[in-house]
Amino acid sequence: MGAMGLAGLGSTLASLMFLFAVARQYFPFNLEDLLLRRLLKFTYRIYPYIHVSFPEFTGEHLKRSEAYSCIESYLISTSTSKARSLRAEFGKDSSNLVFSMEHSEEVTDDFDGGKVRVWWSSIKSEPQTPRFSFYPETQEHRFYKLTFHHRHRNTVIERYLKHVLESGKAALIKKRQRRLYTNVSHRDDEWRKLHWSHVTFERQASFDTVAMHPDKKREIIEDLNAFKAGKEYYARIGKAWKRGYLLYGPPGTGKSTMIAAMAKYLDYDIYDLELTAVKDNSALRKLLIETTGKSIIVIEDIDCSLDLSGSRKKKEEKKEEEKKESPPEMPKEETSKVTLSGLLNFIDGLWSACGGERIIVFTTNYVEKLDPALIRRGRMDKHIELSYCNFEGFMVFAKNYLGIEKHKLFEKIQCLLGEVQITPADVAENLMTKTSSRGVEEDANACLEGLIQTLEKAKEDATIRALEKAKEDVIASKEEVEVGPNMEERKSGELCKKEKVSD
Ligand SMILES: Nc1ncnc2c1ncn2[C@@H]1O[C@H](COP(=O)(O)OP(=O)(O)OP(=O)(O)O)[C@@H](O)[C@H]1O
Ligand SMILES: [Mg+2]
Repeated sequence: MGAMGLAGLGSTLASLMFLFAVARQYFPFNLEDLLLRRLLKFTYRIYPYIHVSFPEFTGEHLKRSEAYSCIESYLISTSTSKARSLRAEFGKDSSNLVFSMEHSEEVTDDFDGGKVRVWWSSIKSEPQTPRFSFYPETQEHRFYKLTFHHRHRNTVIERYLKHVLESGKAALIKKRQRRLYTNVSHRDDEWRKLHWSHVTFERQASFDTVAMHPDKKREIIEDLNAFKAGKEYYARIGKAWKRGYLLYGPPGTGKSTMIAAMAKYLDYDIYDLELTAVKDNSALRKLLIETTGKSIIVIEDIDCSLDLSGSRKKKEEKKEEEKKESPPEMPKEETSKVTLSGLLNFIDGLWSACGGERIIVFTTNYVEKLDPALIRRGRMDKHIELSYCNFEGFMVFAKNYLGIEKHKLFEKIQCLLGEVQITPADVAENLMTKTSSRGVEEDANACLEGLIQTLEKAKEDATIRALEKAKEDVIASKEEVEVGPNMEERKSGELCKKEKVSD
């Protein structure tokens, strides 16, 4: 349509609007409605398309719109096969190229078996007046424009957009890299105490590498599966979509390894919360509200980080040596005032308010020291004991570290593991090959023999300790026999004597 045609159309519409305004004053209300519909129908006959735009940044603080990110991710897969002009960039891990639509490019998308056709275009509006700034240019507006025929309005709004957002979100989750967030930093800066900093999480632990009894492992995996698929279930029973795990056991039994495996299995981020670096309950609240869904919030050594009476000391004792070497994270007068009730409040209430799909994990070496209020079911729903290495655990190590599932020395090792307490960390250390010049078989033999030596030594030590203990017990009981009633008698006799003297 030429410029003249557009001008003609404009003046026709203006006349119609005028007629409509006049008619409004003389005709009843339902007629006004009727006229409006007619007018709309008329305009649709001339231009039957509807546009919806999705800006990249929204809100007062110009937050990147989640809808925009989902559409972008959806269009990456759609446009790669359809667009003629594509932009190629390295993905986050720089290992592969990611294609996206070039600006001003348009792609079509068919929905409902081809019954509904829509057009997507990527648009960038340049800044009106170029300005000099050190910061990224905020005046540049990017948005996606969706165009569709007005007769598909309901299908597009009710079903198509839902499909786009859901598929885009799923693709985003699939390609996102897991992150490890922490609230501690070597830099003593106030901002970092109140916010999370993150690194890409690359720890390779998975359930395949966790050494524990297969039945126990299966039970944990099933529990996680039920949690992950439980969105509707939690909504139905009116509970926040969260689950608490308490991992307890001696040092080196795999608590941290288990958390990494859980995160990998669920594809969640980890927030490693160092309570001793949190100033007070409100700082804790702020940090926890900042956590996102699909995450595991970890508080390691909960018994040391949070003194159940409200003050804290043990962790500081434990870390005293480290602190001597590095500058303290917080000035002395500024020790953390996070309380048990502050933490409980969050777990119970606040959490429910800030969205779901979060797991909280506490770890401890001393489960018996914990306040029952902290670990009751409903807060810490599942208690998992990680203990000394058993033969099933050893088999996992043998397979992963040495690549063997049977060996003539296994029987001896099984026997020794039944008699000796050794942590999985020690077993792992023994099964790590120390030289590169030997063959696989020699490696396995050497490692297994080394492990047997360690186990035999541990057995010997345990026997010596048990003997010493028995000796001490005998001496103590002997003293008790000698000291016991005689001493009492002697004491009371002396007292009587004294009383007599004073009389
Ligand atoms: N159950 C296990 N399965 C596989 N590896 C394990 C296991 N337990 C320990 N390890 C190995 O030992 C090392 C130490 O384990 P981890 O840090 O998980 O122990 P922890 O229980 O968290 O100890 P701490 O109480 O001192 O924090 C890990 O790097 C891992 O290689
Ligand atoms: Mg640990």
